[in-house]
Amino acid sequence: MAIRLDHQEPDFEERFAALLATKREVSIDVGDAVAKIIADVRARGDAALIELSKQYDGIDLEHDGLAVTEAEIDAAMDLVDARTLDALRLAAERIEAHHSRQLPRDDFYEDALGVKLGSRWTAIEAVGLYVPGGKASYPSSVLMNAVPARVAGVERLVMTVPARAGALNPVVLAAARIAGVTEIYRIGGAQAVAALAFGTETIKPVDKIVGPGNAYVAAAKRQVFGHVGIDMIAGPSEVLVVADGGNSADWLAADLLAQAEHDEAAQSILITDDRELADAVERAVLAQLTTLSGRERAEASWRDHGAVITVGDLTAALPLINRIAAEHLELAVERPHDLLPHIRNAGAVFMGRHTPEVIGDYVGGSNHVLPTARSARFSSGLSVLDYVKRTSVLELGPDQLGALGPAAIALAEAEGLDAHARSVSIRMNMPGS
Ligand SMILES: NC(=O)c1ccc[n+]([C@@H]2O[C@H](COP(=O)([O-])OP(=O)(O)OC[C@H]3O[C@@H](n4cnc5c(N)ncnc54)[C@H](O)[C@@H]3O)[C@@H](O)[C@H]2O)c1
Ligand SMILES: N[C@H](CO)Cc1c[nH]c[nH+]1
Ligand SMILES: [Zn+2]
Repeated sequence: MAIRLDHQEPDFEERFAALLATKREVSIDVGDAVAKIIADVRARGDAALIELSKQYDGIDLEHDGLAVTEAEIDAAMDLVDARTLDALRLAAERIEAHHSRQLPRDDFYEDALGVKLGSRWTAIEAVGLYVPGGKASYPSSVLMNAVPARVAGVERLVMTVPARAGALNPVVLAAARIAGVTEIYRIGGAQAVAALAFGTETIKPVDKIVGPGNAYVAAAKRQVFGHVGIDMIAGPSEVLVVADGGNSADWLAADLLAQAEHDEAAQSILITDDRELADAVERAVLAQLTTLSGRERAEASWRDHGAVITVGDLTAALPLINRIAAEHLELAVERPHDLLPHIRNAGAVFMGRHTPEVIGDYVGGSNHVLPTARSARFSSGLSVLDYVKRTSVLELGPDQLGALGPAAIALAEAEGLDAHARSVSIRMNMPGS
């Protein structure tokens, strides 16, 4: 049973703070184990990948090979049925259309002094795309990672995905073909992140690692940041459903369980101003749980991280929403647009009763790789901007140097940096340069 909190109870603040704190710990307490795995891959390369993949994924990479071959992808394309391929293509098209709108433009202009300034955007050369595969398999995450990378113009799209007990879902490989992935390695977890960051005999290192994963993957990305770029911390999934009394308890229960079934560490929270609805949703969750193939995971998630919060009215929910900073926020209320301007922290917002978060997982067109563990306070979901970087460009002639040089020299002298001052004065034929 999820915990139940009432905003009007005296102990609310203490219990709410405890709920937020638990979420943070989920992704931090595997840090030591992950550090050991990263050090092992740095020291022993492929040999460590082989050992760790045997230990955690039950796969014999010496037999199966680290790299997935083109022939395997051809075979996978033949295995996937037409309905699924059509759905993948529809999803890819919609993701491409939406993400193409995010492409930033170069900007060059000349200011009043005649100084030319500009911003130039270039794609990152090589990107590692982490596709999760421990408990469920995620063809949709292949598209979410790879399509924006291709839109941005990335040349090497290096995907890693764990092959549980040696098997790779053919739909994952088909998605990789459709999205234009250029290399695939059947490894997962912290060892895959380490291989992408530092390279091994077989895998050339990349410049940035993106993509969602479990707590081990999230911790590994944190630890390699600096050596390579990372997108964000996209760990175990979360949903916050904000609902008024006009909802179907069954619909809301389905939405809460759609996150819970991802992972024991996933989190589903309901906030409502209607106590009867809260009771009905709790009953509906328990009834629907029994029907899920991932029942054990969903049950553990709902029991250990789920929460139902009742508030006096929905305006009282607003500060709570912003403190939770959920990956996904569903506004299942009559007038969602009234609430939206007050939302500061959320990875993605789903408006109204007919926009279940699951549409965003697959075919909405927006990205489902989103910040978790409250990192929506300072980061955004995956976008084309994650695959490009901006370089500034500056151009002066003698007149512009003459106009700006004296102030630059004054500042260099204030900082005690003589060579800086000379670098400017020497071009201005100033005495003493
Ligand atoms: N935030 C997002 O945008 C988003 C999107 C999709 C999925 N997700 C999340 O991704 C996660 C996927 O998790 P998953 O487990 O199915 O797949 P995963 O690929 O992230 O993790 C599997 C790997 O974890 C490693 N691992 C497992 N147990 C370990 C242990 N005890 N010690 C060291 N390493 C260990 C193994 O190497 C294994 O290959 C879920 O939490 C899901 O909620 C998030
Ligand atoms: N809800 C997940 C993001 O947290 C994404 C996903 C992929 N497949 C199904 N769901
Ligand atoms: Zn999902």
